[in-house]
Amino acid sequence: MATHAEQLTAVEGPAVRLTGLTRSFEARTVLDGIDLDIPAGQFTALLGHSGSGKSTLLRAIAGLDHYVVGSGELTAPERVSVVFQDSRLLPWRRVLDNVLLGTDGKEAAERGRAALAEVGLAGRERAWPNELSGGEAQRAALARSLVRDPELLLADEPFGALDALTRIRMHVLLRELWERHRPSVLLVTHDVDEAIVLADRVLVLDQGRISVDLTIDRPHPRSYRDPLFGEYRERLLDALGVTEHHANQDGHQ
Ligand SMILES: Nc1ncnc2c1ncn2[C@@H]1O[C@H](COP(=O)(O)OP(=O)(O)OP(=O)(O)O)[C@@H](O)[C@H]1O
Repeated sequence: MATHAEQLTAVEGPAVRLTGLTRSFEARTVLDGIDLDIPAGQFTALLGHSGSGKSTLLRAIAGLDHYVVGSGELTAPERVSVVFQDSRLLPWRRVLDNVLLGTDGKEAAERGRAALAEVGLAGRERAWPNELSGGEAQRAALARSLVRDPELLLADEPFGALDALTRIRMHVLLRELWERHRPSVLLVTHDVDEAIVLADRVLVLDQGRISVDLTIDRPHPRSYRDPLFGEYRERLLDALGVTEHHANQDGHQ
């Protein structure tokens, strides 16, 4: 198999199209011929066991894996933003400067301020990253992604390190931002409930393939008390090989 620096091009139609996407690390094939379309503006979540290849898939779509051996075709929009589990703010730059990193133009600062206001950080423009809480830092990371007006937002466990209450607030915020800006979203998460509450489509990655492709056809904001919530949950936990008994013991999943 050859390495692949060739595959990222802008598309009409679906925001993301993967055809026979394969990625391997030494002898191990992590992604094994994935076919997937993500329509423009869709909010999709990706679940899978630890090590199933979720981040590998996300990095491939982000064009961050040129050193990885692989094949297949991949198309993605031009403007892609990525948010990770840690905010990756540069500690030596103030919050607004972090948000503006890599942008230029006269209106950039104005857009940066507006993005910070949108995520609830108005007034914190001149703060240093170490003065922010974990949730605030993730808000700043979201502002940094927004300021680029992404057609596609890739989020790799963005709330994984946050406490439960902050995580719920961040769910509300992310969904609001999506409603306002309508990028396509691919959210990688371990948390089945997070996937069901936020996404309109939930994928499960297993053995290098998409094993479940589930539409969550419920209005927003969603309630855990929705009778269908349990059905979606059960279906996804089954696909992940987790029983409800274990799920309750673990707190979630
Ligand atoms: N740079 C790399 N070099 C070698 N192996 C790698 C590399 N990156 C990932 N892998 C391997 O590929 C497999 C998939 O990793 P990946 O990080 O994509 O999984 P994941 O589903 O995101 O896991 P997690 O949920 O734990 O973050 C793992 O077995 C991992 O060890």
